[in-house]
Amino acid sequence: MASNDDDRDPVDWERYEDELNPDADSADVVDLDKERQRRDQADTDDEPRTGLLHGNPDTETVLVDSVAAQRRPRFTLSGLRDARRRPIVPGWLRSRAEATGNALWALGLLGHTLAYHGIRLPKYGAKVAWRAPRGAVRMVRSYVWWLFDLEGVPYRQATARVEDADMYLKLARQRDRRVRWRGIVTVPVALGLVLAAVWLATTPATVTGWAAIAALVALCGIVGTPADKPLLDTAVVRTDAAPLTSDEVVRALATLRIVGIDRAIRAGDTGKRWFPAPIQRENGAGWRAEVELPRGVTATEVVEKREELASALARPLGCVWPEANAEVHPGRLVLFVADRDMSRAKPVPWPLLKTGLVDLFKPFPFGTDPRGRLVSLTLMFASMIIGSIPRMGKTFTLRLALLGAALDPRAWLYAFDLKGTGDLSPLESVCHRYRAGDDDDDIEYAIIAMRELRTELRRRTKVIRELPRDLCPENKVTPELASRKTLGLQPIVIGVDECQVWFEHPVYGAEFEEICTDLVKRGPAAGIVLILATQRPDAKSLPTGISANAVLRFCLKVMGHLENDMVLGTSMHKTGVRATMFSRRDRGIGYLAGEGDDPQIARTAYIDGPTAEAIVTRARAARERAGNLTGHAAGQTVDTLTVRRDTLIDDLAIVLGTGDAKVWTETVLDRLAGLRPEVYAGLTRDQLTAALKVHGIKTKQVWGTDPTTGEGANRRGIDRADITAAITKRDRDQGGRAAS
Ligand SMILES: Nc1ncnc2c1ncn2[C@@H]1O[C@H](COP(=O)(O)OP(=O)(O)OP(=O)(O)O)[C@@H](O)[C@H]1O
Repeated sequence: MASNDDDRDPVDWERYEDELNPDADSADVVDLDKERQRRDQADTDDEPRTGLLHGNPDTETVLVDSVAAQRRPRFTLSGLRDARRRPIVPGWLRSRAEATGNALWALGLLGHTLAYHGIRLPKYGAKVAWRAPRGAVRMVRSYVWWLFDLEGVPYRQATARVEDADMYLKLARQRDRRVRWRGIVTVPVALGLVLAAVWLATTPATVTGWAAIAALVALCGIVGTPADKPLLDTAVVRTDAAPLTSDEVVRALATLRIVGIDRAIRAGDTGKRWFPAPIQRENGAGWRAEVELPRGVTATEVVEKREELASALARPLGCVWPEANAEVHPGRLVLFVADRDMSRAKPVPWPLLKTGLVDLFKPFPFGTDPRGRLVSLTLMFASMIIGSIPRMGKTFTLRLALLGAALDPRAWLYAFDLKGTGDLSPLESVCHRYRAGDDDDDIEYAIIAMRELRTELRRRTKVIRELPRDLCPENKVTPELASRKTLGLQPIVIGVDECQVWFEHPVYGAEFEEICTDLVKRGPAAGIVLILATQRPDAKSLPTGISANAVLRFCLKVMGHLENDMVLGTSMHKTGVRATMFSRRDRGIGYLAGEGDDPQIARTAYIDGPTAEAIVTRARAARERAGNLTGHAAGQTVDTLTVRRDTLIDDLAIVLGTGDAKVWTETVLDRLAGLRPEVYAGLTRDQLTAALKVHGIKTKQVWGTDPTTGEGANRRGIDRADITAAITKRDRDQGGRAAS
C-alpha cells in the first residue's frame, strides 16, 4: 500500500499547467461540486496520517475504510455524558491565594501608573502649554477648512480641467449649499466665543474662569501634540514576545531529526493537519500549541530535544516547555512557549511571605508553573523526595517545605542539615529537633531523634487504633485530631538534607534506613511526614524501600533516566516526564509529582536566608501564641551520651551473664529491651547483627528451647564467650592506648 502511495506523483501537474495557462480554458464553467471534491481529495493526499489509501496509478484512489467508518461520529447522549466539562470559574479565581495575588498585582500596577504620571504632572502641564498655540492654529485651520469646504477644491479643479461643465456645476452647487449652512452655524458659535472671551476678560478671576482657560489650553495642547511625541511618558515598558505560529512550530519540529517527522514531511505532509486546535494564548503568559505528531512519533522524542527545539524556534530555552499529553495518546504534544524565560524571570513572591499561616492538611503555595499559575503542595499524608545534581535548588526546596510546616503552629519540626552549611539554620528557633553537620556527634543526635520518632510512631498507631470510629473514621489523623493537644497527634515534619549520609553510615546506616522506611510507609497516616533531599539519587543513597513509597517527588535537573526514575518514580522517563531536559540554568525548576493527577513543572518560590529568618520569626510568634514551643526551640538539649557510650557489649554481657552460655538472638533482643527500653526498644535482628559486626562478633547456630512451644530448635544466636572476648579485647586496646 505504502509503495503505491509513494509511486503516485505528489505534484498535480495538470492543475499547475491550468494555472499557468489561464486562457486555455478560460471559458470553462467550473462545476463547484467537482471542484470541492478535487480539493478535498488533494488535501487527503497531502496527509499521510490518514493511512487509508490504496494508491493505484491507473485508477482513482480507493478508500479502504467504508463510508460509514469515515463519517464523523454523530452526536450522542453518551458522548455528551463523557464530555469534559470546563470549569465555570477559571482556575486562578478558584484559588484564593492566586486570586488575591492577581488582584494585588493589578492594584500594584494601577498604583504604580498613577504615581508615575502623578509625579510628572508639572512636566505634562508645561508640555501642554507649550503645544497649545500650535493646537490652536491647527483647530482654526481645520475649522476654516471645514467652513469653506476646502476639501472639495481638488475635485472642482479636476472637473474644470476636463471641462465637464455638468459635474462642475453640481459640485459648485453642493459647495454653496454646504458653505451657506456652515456659515449660519458659525455665526452664533463665533458670537458665543467672543462673548465668553469678553466675559473672561472683564470679570474678576474665578475658579470657573481659570478652569475654562485650563480646559481650553489642555484641549489646544492635546490637539497640538505631534504624532511621534506622545504627551505621557511610558510608565510600564512591556516586552511583547512574538506570537507563535503553526508554520513556525512545524518548521521547528522538522529540524529535530526525528525519523517519523522527517518521513512524513518527505512524503509531502505540510503539517497543516497537526494542530487539533488553534494555537492560543494561555494565562496571559505565553502560547500553547497542541500538536498531533505524525503517526509513530512520540511526544517524548520531542521533549528530549527541548534545547534543539528552542533553538529552532529561536526562543530562549527557559521559554520552551514541551510536554507529552499521554491522556490523549503518546503522540500528542503540548508545547507551551512562554513570553518570558522562566529561569531568568523575577521569581513571584511567596504569598505567605508577610502574612498567613498554613494548615498542613491543606495545600500551601510552593511555586509557579511555566504559565505563571500557582503550584501548591500538600504535605499531609505523604512523604517527599527531593533530588537533583548539586546546586540546582534542593536545599532551597526543602527549606521552603519546612517553612510551610513552620507556619502551621501545631506542627513539630525535625531538621537535619547533613551538608552542614547551615542552610536550615533559619528554622532552628522553631524546630523540635535540629542539627547541622555530619560528625559522629551529629549522627548520634540524629539517631536518638529518629529512635524517638520510631517510638512515637508506635504510640500514635496505638492511639489511632483505640480511638472510637466516629472520631477517626479512616484510621488516620484528621485536622481535628491533630488539633487536640491531649492526643499528641500534631503533624510532625522531618526534613533531611543530603540524606545519603545517614543511609551510608557504617554503624547506624541500617538503623536509619529501617526507621525511615517505616516512617515513609506508616508515618503519613499517623501524621508524620518525612522529606528527604539527596544529590545522589541511587539505590544506596535512597534505599528502594523509601523511594518506592514516597508520594510526593520533586526532581530538579538530573543527568540520566535512572536518577530521574529514582526520584520521580518508575517509568516516568519513559512516559515523557524527564527532568533530564532541564538545563543547568534552570535553578529551582523541577518536575513535581504526586500533587495533582499528573506531574507538573514548577519553579519553587525563591526564599533566601534573611527572608526565611523573617518568616520563621512570624512562625515562632504564632507558636508562642499557640503554646507550642517544644524541644530544641524551647532550649531542650539531647544527651547523646546514651548513644555515644558504647554500652552494647557491656549490656550483652549483663543479659547473657546468667543461665545458658548461648542464647537465641530474639531472646537477647527481648532481654536488651527489658534492660534499657529507651535505647533498645524496637531494635531488630539485623540491626543487632550489624552492630555486633563492628566488634567482630558473629551470630551462630544455637540450640535452644522455644519457651512458648517447649520444643527444641536450632536458630541464630549469640555466644557469651564471644562477648567476653570482645570486652577483653576492647579493654586491652583502650588500656594500650592509654599507656602509650
Ligand atoms: N526557586 C529558585 N529560583 C531561583 N534560584 C534558585 C531557586 N532555588 C534555588 N535557587 C538557586 O540555586 C542555588 C543552589 O540552591 P541549593 O543550595 O538549594 O542547591 P542544592 O541543590 O541544595 O545544592 P547542593 O547539592 O550543593 O546542596 C542557590 O544559590 C539559589 O540561588
